[in-house]
Amino acid sequence: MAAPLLSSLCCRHSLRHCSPRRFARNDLSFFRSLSTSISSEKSLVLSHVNEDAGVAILAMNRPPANSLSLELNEAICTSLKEIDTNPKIQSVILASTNPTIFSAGLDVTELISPDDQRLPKFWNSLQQVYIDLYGSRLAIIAAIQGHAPAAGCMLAMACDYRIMYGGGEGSTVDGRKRKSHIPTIGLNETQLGIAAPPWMGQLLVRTIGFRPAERALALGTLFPPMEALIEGLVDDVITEESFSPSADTIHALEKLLPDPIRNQALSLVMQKAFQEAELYAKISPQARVASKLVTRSESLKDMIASREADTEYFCSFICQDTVQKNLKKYVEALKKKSKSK
Ligand SMILES: CCCCC/C=C\C/C=C\C/C=C/C(=O)SCCNC(=O)CCNC(=O)[C@H](O)C(C)(C)COP(=O)(O)OP(=O)(O)OC[C@H]1O[C@@H](n2cnc3c(N)ncnc32)[C@H](O)[C@@H]1OP(=O)(O)O
Repeated sequence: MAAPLLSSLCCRHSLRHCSPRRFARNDLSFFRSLSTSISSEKSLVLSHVNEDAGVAILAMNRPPANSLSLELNEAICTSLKEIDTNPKIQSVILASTNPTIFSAGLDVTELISPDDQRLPKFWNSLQQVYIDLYGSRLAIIAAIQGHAPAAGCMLAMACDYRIMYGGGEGSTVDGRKRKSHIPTIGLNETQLGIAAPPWMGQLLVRTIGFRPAERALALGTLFPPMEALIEGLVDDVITEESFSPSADTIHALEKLLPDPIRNQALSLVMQKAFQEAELYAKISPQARVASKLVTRSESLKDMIASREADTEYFCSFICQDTVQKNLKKYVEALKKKSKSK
């Protein structure tokens, strides 16, 4: 019943790729391409697989803030596509190499005095990230160790399960002691003088419900971890007191994480994300994907149908004088804050 709908979704590596034929294929080119994608620390994403567990990692790696540029968006899609081709993999952990920032949302410099050829490409690449994550046959677990505002929150909402670091004085994020870090998450676009696009706003509505989403969108609320949990924006909040992993989990994580972020095997969020990813990987893929379709296919179809109009609206909206003025002010304040540290 699901197949015709899936093929109409026209995304390159979406839920439709769960056919038994696909799973049976042994695609060796996958391993070659994956090993190149993890070979350089300069890659915009780092990815790696643990086939025994059926779990992959995709870690955003664009310092300083994993803000989403055209190139990072494309790298996320490419990496997800590579992982998708491996029939042994059922779950992916979406993470960040930065222990205090998951993703700072759109790279705001893409929005200021934009190039009119690049701007629509940029927006298309963001739409594609959403389609590829939300419509993936893979179960995607967001390991949110740090801030996730705006499009950073969208990335997390497009996953299947969200685990957030609870923060707190003296807690460890990546195994080292550090001073208090309390991440926040939410669609804060109105704080920048812009509005979340309809598909992103609707994603919040589907995640936390109509009235809470209406208020959070209007105010541009960024939720600290416990509030995000209460609202249903994240599924789990991890603190030192709440979770102790097994030695097996840490060992399996060490096998999964690529070199530059192997120390994240000590992160409790990553450990919990791995356990959750294993849980999803054990479910029959056909059944799991069919259940995902029940909740996601209609909204994905609608989004894809309005994609071009969404791009046109976004480009003309961003180029308005008042919007440009607001964005410039916002970036100046951001830079000033960063310099004053
Ligand atoms: C119906 C209408 C439809 C029309 C649709 C139109 C428009 C909507 C468009 C899209 C929706 C999505 C929008 C977005 O995603 S906009 C981006 C929103 N993001 C933010 O507001 C976050 C901004 N950043 C921060 O608040 C903080 O950086 C942080 C994430 C909380 C982390 O704080 P921390 O103190 O740890 O770091 P710094 O602030 O010092 O930052 C480090 C470094 O990174 C740079 N930076 C941070 N965020 C961004 C960013 N989003 N883009 C580019 N650069 C960023 C920051 O300037 C610092 O750099 P520096 O060189 O100064 O050190």
